[in-house]
Amino acid sequence: MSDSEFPPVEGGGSLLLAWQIRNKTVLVVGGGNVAAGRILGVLNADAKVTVVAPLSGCIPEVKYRISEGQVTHVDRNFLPEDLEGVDMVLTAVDDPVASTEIYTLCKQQRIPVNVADVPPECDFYFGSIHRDGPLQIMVSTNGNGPKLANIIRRQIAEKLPPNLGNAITQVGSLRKKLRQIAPNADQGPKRMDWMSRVCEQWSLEDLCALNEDIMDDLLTYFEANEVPSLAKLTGTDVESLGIFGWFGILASKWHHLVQSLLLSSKD
Ligand SMILES: C[C@@]1(CC(=O)O)C2=NC(=C\c3[nH]c(c(CCC(=O)O)c3CC(=O)O)Cc3[nH]c(c(CC(=O)O)c3CCC(=O)O)/C=C3\N/C(=C\2)[C@@H](CCC(=O)O)[C@]3(C)CC(=O)O)/[C@H]1CCC(=O)O
Ligand SMILES: NC(=O)c1ccc[n+]([C@@H]2O[C@H](COP(=O)([O-])OP(=O)(O)OC[C@H]3O[C@@H](n4cnc5c(N)ncnc54)[C@H](O)[C@@H]3O)[C@@H](O)[C@H]2O)c1
Repeated sequence: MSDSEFPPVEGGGSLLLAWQIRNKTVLVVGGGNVAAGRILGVLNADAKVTVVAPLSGCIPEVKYRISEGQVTHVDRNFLPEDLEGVDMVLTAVDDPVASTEIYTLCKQQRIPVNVADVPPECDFYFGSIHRDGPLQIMVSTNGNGPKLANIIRRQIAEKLPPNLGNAITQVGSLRKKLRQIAPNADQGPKRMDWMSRVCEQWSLEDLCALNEDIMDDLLTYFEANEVPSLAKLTGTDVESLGIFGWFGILASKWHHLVQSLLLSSKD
């Protein structure tokens, strides 16, 4: 067996995962700028967030989240009892002694912890994140250059189509509907193959155009294992248009033209 058959192991990276922290309890220690970023990050993942920090030291964004009830607030410095029932700890305090104490307690209690800007006291690092609806892209430089991670993330985001998040939402609905019409485990391979072909054959713009009616039409082709184009489904496919179809399109364009001429002559 040749060793070039398999991907080589490239150690020294991190395991990038999409952590399902929904409804789990996250403790954020600190109320400054860095804490505010951490709080938003975990709120975006639907976690239950407790912030421990003196209110007097909290920046307006953190005060706002407290006043809106988006987080539970404990108005004092950290105490060891704050770790009770907590699933994840994020500290962002300007006190290295307190940070190390919190880190040590978390290790004893096997709670995953990130101490902002102290890599040896992190079970996981934060990364630079692009968000568009269900799409999240994280850039990590594995501690080498956090500012560079920010720059790379923005360069990637600039190149993405503006409606990508929307296309992904539509694909999510289509997959749900497909599972409803083909729920059995033995239909899995056919379901996955058909879904992959829809994603490959339809452009992102096509996927954005999906609505309930078009999805229902599209799903009727699943049984025969076919993937029609959007144009075919909506009746604007040139090849599938008979003479009457062409006439319909011309008549509608003519109607629009006349209407816009009439409107512009009123101005
Ligand atoms: C990505 C981002 C996510 C976030 O924090 O949300 C993040 N840091 C961000 C910004 C940032 N941090 C720093 C600067 C100043 C410029 C510079 O140094 O580059 C800037 C730039 C700025 O503020 O614009 C200083 C800094 N950071 C760390 C150290 C300690 C050290 O290196 O030893 C020092 C030096 C302290 C010193 O020199 O004294 C350590 C970490 N920072 C990480 C994440 C983890 C590694 C991520 C990675 O490598 O990819 C890691 C290991 C642990 C962690 O904190 O999780 C966020 C950008 C988000 C965005 O805007 O998109
Ligand atoms: N990643 C970055 O961009 C970046 C930038 C600057 C600083 N930092 C580092 O991140 C950490 C936090 O930065 P910041 O700018 O948010 O700090 P900050 O000074 O604005 O805020 C610190 C917060 O921690 C609270 N605090 C202090 N001791 C506490 C304790 N024992 N218990 C609970 N709360 C306590 C303070 O009341 C305050 O709300 C620092 O270690 C700093 O060196 C990171």
